[in-house]
Amino acid sequence: MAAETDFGEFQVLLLDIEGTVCPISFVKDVLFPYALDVLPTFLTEQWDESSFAEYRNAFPEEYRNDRSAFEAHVRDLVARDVKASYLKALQGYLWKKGYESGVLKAPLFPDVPPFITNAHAAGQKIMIYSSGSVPAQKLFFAHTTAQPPDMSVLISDWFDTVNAGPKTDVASYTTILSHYPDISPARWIFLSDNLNEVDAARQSGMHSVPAVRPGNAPLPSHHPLTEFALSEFTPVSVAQAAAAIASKKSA
Ligand SMILES: CSCCC(=O)C(=O)COP(=O)(O)O
Ligand SMILES: [Mg+2]
Repeated sequence: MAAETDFGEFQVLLLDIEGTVCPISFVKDVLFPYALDVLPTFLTEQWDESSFAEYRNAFPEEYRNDRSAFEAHVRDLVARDVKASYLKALQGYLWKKGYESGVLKAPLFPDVPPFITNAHAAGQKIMIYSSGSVPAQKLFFAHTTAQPPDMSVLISDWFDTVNAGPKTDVASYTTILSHYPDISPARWIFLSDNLNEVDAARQSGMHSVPAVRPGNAPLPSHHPLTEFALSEFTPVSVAQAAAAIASKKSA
């Protein structure tokens, strides 16, 4: 039996955010509405400011020069949960004050802070891969409900749809791996609630284990990895699930 702090063969723990380290409801019912609530004020105060130009100019041309069309487009993308990079960059900017003022705090599942802390202490690298922009990821982990709240200091790298690509593309995981040519893909493990992301990561050579958390939709019963889904992360549960998936593959 592996010791409680034994992360087995893994050198890198790559973590998804929504539905994996925090409830989906925090993103859908708190973060997204917060950004929409403050959007009109930002548009009134900053539309012509240089601080807003990088977000505004990343939008498609038809929305860039028309405030009402811009706002309507943001609301439509959020309603459809479209993971467009330009929307994610804007959301990160809109959330900043909320986190810094203490209005927003990222509610990590209770097993997540000890999991990250132990992995870091054991010498593993913790990295994040989320559709949320890298600045938004950094705000999220710097302002958590954990004690101490700033977990960002334990995270060694950050990936999003800009620097890696869409999370269901195998090429995105290959891109992430290419940043660390000295670490074999077999020493990486990706944890995510999205089975399409899990499948893509596995095709890149990484290990990957699905997460099923309170508030997530049940995973489809026909998927071969659903039976290995974890509802809680410990070094042992993650290492055992990865080993079970690997042995199933070679059976
Ligand atoms: C940085 S927290 C916001 C996450 C977000 O915007 C999102 O769309 C969730 O996507 P994930 O890839 O973390 O499931
Ligand atoms: Mg997710």
